[in-house]
Amino acid sequence: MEYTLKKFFGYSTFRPYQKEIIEKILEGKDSLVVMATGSGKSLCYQVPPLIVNKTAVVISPLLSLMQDQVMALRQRGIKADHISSAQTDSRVQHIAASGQFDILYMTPEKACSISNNFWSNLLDKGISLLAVDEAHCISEWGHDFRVEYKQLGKLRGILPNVPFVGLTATATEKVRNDIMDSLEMRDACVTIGSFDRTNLFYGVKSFSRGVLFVDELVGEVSKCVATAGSTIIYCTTIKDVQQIFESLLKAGIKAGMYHGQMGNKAREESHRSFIRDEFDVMVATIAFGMGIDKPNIRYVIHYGCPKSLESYYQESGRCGRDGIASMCWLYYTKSDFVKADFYCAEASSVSQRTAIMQSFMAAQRYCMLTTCRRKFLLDYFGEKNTPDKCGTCDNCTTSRKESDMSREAFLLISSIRSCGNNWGLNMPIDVLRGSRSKKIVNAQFDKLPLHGLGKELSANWWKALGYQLISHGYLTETIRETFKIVSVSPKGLKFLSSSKPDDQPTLVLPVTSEMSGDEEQRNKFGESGEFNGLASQKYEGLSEAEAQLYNMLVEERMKLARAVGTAPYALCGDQTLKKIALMRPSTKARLANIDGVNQYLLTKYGDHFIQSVKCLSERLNLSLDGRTADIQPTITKSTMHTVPTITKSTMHTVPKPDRKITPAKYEAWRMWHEDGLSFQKIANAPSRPAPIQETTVAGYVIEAALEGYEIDWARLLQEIGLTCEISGHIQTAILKVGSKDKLKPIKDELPEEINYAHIKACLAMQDLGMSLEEVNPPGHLPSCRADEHCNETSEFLSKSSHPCHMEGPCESERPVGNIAGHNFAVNCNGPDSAPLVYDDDLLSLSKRQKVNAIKEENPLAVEATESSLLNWLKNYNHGVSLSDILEHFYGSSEASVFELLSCLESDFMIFKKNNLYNLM
Ligand SMILES: Nc1ncnc2c1ncn2[C@@H]1O[C@H](COP(=O)(O)OP(=O)(O)OP(=O)(O)O)[C@@H](O)[C@H]1O
Repeated sequence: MEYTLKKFFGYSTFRPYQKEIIEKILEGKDSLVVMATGSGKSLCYQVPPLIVNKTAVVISPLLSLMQDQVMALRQRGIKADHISSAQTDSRVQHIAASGQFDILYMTPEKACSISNNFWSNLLDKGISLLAVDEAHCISEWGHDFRVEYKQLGKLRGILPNVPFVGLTATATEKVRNDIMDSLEMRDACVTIGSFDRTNLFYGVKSFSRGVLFVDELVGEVSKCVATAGSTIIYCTTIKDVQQIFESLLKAGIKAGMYHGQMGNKAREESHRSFIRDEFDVMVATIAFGMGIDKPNIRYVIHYGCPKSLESYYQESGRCGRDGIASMCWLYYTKSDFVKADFYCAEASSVSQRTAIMQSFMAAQRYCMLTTCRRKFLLDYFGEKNTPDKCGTCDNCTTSRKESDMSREAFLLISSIRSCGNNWGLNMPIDVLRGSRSKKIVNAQFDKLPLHGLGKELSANWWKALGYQLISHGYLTETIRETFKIVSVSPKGLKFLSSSKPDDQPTLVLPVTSEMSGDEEQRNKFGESGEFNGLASQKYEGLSEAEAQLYNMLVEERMKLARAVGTAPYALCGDQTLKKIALMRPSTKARLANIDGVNQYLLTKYGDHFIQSVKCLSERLNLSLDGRTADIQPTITKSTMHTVPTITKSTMHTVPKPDRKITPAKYEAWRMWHEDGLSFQKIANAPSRPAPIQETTVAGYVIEAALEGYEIDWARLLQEIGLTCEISGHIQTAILKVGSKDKLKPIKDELPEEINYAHIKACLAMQDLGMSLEEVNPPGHLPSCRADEHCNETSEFLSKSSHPCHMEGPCESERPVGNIAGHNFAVNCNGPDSAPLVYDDDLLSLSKRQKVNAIKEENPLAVEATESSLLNWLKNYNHGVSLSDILEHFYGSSEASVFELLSCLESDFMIFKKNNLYNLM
């Protein structure tokens, strides 16, 4: 499975649940997958057909979605196509029936209307699964019910033994059951992941419609475009789409639009241009949304309250799909809230109407919320035990003025109860404000004692309080037939029973902008400086020259994508390019090692990328095979369903080195000083193309300290095991040599176990005017004799007793150590005379015995060839270290073995994990 993942998708690890879901599908089980937007559900149906070599049929609701997926899959070397009314190639259906596609997309209409003959031909060849993407469209209780989806159940009879897989990001329990029933799933394996998109910032503001606001919006979007990346602006009407689109164009922003009144061709064109990075902003109605998988969308704006909370989650889910911190802002006006009837017009049954009203009400509550927005979203989707504050929504990050509103809450709750818990918010508020409308007089509410007691406050003020009381659980909002009803909840009744007309328990609530009437505050953008965060993260972890290289690679990718007629992200993502800019691979093997590089990219465009990297790096004076690519936006936080999701820590910025040290040294210093990793861990970091000596890492950190980088000397001395005795020996040796310009003569005077890191540390401390006692006060200073200290100090000293090269250039510049980036260092006598020294690190005794046994059986020199090496590797399930390989194939030169390993790695025939070479 991992081989397939790397080969076709370029990823080295599965995301949570993916592997388990794939395993169940391969076992032939039906599966229902409910996981967050952008969590990688598609991979669950894309991997099985590649493993069993049988077509997967995928039902997808939108043509544009299918076309995007087919385009991206083809760039991964996967045979994919679609059958729909838009398919112009008449041969596709015939080819599909003969089982030649790995993945075949179909619209639901086509799947239900295509001949039984087609299915029986395809069944003969073998169908690995039938996936129904966006499966919530099956349910009338879903937010996006599609009649065509309802027919899909009949496929069960045609494909009785094919595993059915339903996938969606938005399904309540009711919808989940509906999906399983409709697809006639049997004993389905249900996987429910967390809905939390932790890399997304959520914010809401109310606004007043007008040119002024649109101008501000345009100004804000232009900031995002200039600094961070793509933006989508969702509007609720076509008129809004056109107005904002025109304003963006006037401001010189490259924008496109997408709505239902555009012709098919114009929409397709617009969609294609956006995903191909030809323009930066897409202004659209919700017709544009579901399934869009452009990974680098940094900003999703909703201009108007969305029609449901589910569609808000879907649409905002287009943001930050590469896991990088991104923002979702929603702007609403009160007038948005009266659109319920408009949305309900789509309903064909009472239950559907109720479902639409409920989702719309939830969206309104989301707008008016003063508590954590993420919690509200997660609670809505049924996630349990969600924290009260997420720290990455506007309500958690901005402090609002608060005030004791106990008297007003008492009045409103009492009024709702006195009116019989039978109305929306308007009636009880009108009563409080002293209205004598016909309705009020007829119901005799003007006789209530609280009639007119709240007339000094505006209706909007009371409504804002009403929404707060709903979100704090004092009031409950429900739908009766098609009307919204607000009633007093048990919590509200408890509040009333502990209150008297002139004395209520304190109830402190935030003063919202509706309450303070602070229009200006309401309309202001970017208060929390979110854009600065987005801008700084784009180049996070890159030096200035590397950032330039990254931009040039983005351009190169764009040119390449244009030449082959695809979207740039389909070739490789921005994160992968960033890693290429950091690592600057000089060989295909090194390029293959980078996360996100798949075999198709490597074989088709690998040479092109390597050439570009070499050329551009030279222009920018950057060394090749530089830093390790450790900028992965990965998975850190687990939530209730134990789905770890994507980190939000990407907002932090890595301090840039202000003094000149090589990238390798800076990286070593950063990992040791900032990440707190040991020299051993840094030397063997999995992200490193090849391990390096621990002493080399220690040397880098010491050199960084000499350049003024802050380090914890006590920790360093402890880790390298520099004792008083060792220091004494070194001082004596320096005196004897009479100079400290060269390290080797000093080392020659010292016992074997005193290494270059010890000498470097002593000399650096001298240069910096520090003493051992100062760093480690007496009592804390290791003081054993040099010949005894190995047990007491660290493994480091005993392991690093190999002679190492500390005087030469940095790791990336070493002439021989660079060949295939493997685990050796050159003896101090110089590269010519030097035997290579290998780490025996991960070699277990039993494995070594096995190697020796094989060697004894084969006393003749064994030469490494592609097939002999692959055959030999078959003996070892857990991989073999480089030293083992060289030991076994002693009939071949080291250089030729390196070369061979590089080629096999590039061809994805072997892979390296934890310094061990494994057969794929
Ligand atoms: N194991 C993985 N490692 C890294 N990236 C992955 C992995 N699996 C999927 N991805 C990437 O994550 C992104 C989102 O995946 P995908 O389109 O499958 O999401 P989804 O769950 O279907 O979302 P939605 O419901 O919003 O359509 C894609 O760009 C995909 O390539």
